[in-house]
Amino acid sequence: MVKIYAPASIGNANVGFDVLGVAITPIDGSFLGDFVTIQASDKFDLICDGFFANQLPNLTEDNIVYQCWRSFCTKMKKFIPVKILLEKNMPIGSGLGSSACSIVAGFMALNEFYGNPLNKNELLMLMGYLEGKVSNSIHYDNVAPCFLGGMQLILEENNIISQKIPTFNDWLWVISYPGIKISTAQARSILPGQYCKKDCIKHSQLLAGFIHACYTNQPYLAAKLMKDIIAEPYRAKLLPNFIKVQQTVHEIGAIVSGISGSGPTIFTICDNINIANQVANWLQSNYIKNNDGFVHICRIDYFGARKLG
Ligand SMILES: Nc1ncnc2c1ncn2[C@@H]1O[C@H](COP(=O)(O)OP(=O)(O)O)[C@@H](O)[C@H]1O
Ligand SMILES: N[C@@H](CCOP(=O)(O)O)C(=O)O
Repeated sequence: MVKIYAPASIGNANVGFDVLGVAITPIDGSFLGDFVTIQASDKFDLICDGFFANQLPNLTEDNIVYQCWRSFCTKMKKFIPVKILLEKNMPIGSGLGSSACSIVAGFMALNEFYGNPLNKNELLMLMGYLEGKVSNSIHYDNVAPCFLGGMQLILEENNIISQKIPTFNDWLWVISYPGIKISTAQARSILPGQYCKKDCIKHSQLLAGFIHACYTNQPYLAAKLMKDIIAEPYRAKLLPNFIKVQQTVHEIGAIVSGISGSGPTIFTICDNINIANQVANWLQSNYIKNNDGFVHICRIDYFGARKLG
């Protein structure tokens, strides 16, 4: 039996659309991610449990974890009968890398169960390909941090898909999922196909500056540069009262705020626990729309997906 946990992630991290992503974990020690357990069996079976299992497709064949299994069997050129249990704890269409959690946990559990025939790069490529199938275009900024942990810069060069970037351990990442859905594919379809030269120059300045600030340990410069001029201007309208929420969390004392992935989750960064608690309490009272919504004070998950059993 193999049990894998794969953590939530914040794609883009404001300043790196499709090329920067960070894995997160609640500071209270609770899990925020999906679990996949695999056992030997004489036939294939997929059982789904967890708070958000009711959001999964009805057909097994439409479940990403089934598609992980099919892809893995194809790669191994072998039918591998297993019983898979998916604990779906991440809301779908949340902006917290829900599909990535299932994909990473699924592939990692299968690979571990079958004696680790694939290396990390081979696994990550399969993960990115499947993520691309559900969001209509390959992007690694959820699967890479979810799988490898930390903040990952997506390179896709020299057979390197991503590498870890130094970050600031005292940053607290307060995330708030309101309880409504935004499809990643839909949120990608509303983005312009082209950007003007001025925006391209500004974006490269922000991203390069942010990476520089991370490597030279300048947290307040990094925070100032964490601006999204690629997706937020077009996606803000999809999130309830986003501008007002952003203004308020900064008045409380947050140093960064933005859309987590393609939303509707909002993330804010605070540099002390008192401000983080005030921001979390305000978001709990003002951004949550129903019982599916939640707020967590998180830090970066430096481990990424891991074997629990
Ligand atoms: N195990 C799964 N976890 C998440 N999404 C799944 C899973 N199986 C199938 N899906 C489908 O994949 C798509 C993921 O949508 P997406 O907007 O990318 O979610 P998220 O942004 O939360 O990853 C949805 O259509 C969902 O129904
Ligand atoms: N770079 C992607 C990130 C999508 O993250 P998700 O958690 O919403 O799936 C994008 O912005 O489309």
